[in-house]
Amino acid sequence: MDLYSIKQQAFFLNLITRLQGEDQEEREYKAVVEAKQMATSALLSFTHPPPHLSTSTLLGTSPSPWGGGGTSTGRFPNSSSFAKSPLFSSSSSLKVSSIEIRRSLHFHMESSALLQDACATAVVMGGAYSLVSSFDLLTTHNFIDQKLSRKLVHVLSGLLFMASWPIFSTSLEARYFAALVPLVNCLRLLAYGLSLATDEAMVKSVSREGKPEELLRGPMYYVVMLMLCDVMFWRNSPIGVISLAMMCGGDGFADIMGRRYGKVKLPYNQDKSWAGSICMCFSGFAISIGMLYYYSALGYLQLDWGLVVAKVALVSLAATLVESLPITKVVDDNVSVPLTSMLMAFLLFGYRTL
Ligand SMILES: Nc1ccn([C@@H]2O[C@H](COP(=O)(O)OP(=O)(O)OP(=O)(O)O)[C@@H](O)[C@H]2O)c(=O)n1
Ligand SMILES: C/C(=C\CO)CCC[C@H](C)CCC[C@H](C)CCCC(C)C
Repeated sequence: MDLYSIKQQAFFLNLITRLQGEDQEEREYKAVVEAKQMATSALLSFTHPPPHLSTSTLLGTSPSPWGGGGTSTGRFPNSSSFAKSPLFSSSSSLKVSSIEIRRSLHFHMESSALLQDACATAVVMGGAYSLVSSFDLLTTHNFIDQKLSRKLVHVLSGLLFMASWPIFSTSLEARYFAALVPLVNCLRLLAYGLSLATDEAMVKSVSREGKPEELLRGPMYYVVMLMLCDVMFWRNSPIGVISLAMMCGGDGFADIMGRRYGKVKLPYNQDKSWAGSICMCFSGFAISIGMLYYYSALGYLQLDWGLVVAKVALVSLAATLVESLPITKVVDDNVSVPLTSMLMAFLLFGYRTL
């Protein structure tokens, strides 16, 4: 860096320091703000010196904006003295404005949000891959039954995905970065389901009988619902949170508990049991409340808890009723349960509760 630039940078840094060190009582506040904005912006642009700034101005031999001689008297310049300074005179081409500072700060904020979202996407993508691989290992080594493994992947994938949303930035694009994770998994399921590629771990972890084409039904609908709730509702609406809690938690535990304890079948559906449905209702309710509390505690949702419990109970009852119907062969549970929950939550909560 040449001497000119070093001197120039030192001058502006010195100016900012003096302005910041002034006693508040002695300041003419407006002049201070204007001077700091100009000096800070000038510092930001010191590599492109304005044509009118002569070397003498920068080397301090010109009349100081602090009044008196070429050096500061320690007093903050009054606004009239600014008028005399070549640096701050209204005719100066260095009429830097706070808009330039705001632009500079906006650029820095945008680029840091982009970096945060890119890192968050990579972390969650890695988490998804690790989760499926881990359950494949547990199944391969017979630590857990394949059906239980599938249901645990069903329960954990969506809930952990939803729980990861706060690590994304507050930018408007954050939800789309997050949606890349289910999108990539959707494409994986498509490729493996159509046998365009193979991934034994994925097929074994998410299919009932180990057939690749199974990936095109339940698991595919599941990741599509994750994308839908992410993009449509994100973390500032209770609708997406409750819908995913019912699909991942409620429906998942209905299967786990229903297979094990579901001896007494439903009168209108011999494939489903009272134990499974009761478990769905309670686990869906509890997980929904838990996730709503999580987002409320992080400040994303402001909820009237007196009403929330009753509303979530109604959503859970409705989703459980739909899940118990003998319609699985027409509409998969991974579609009927979240859509029912979305509709009920929308009617009871409205779109956003802030
Ligand atoms: N209310 C329920 C739901 C499920 N089950 C038990 O869990 C099994 C699987 O339930 P289901 O929801 O049909 O799971 P799948 O469709 O096989 O799996 P997925 O939803 O992941 O596609 C059922 O056969 C039944 O034994 C039950 O008893 N009562
Ligand atoms: C077996 C499943 C549904 C059938 O009812 C679940 C399928 C899961 C997908 C193959 C993987 C989905 C991963 C999520 C999009 C992201 C999870 C991230 C989290 C941090 C683990």
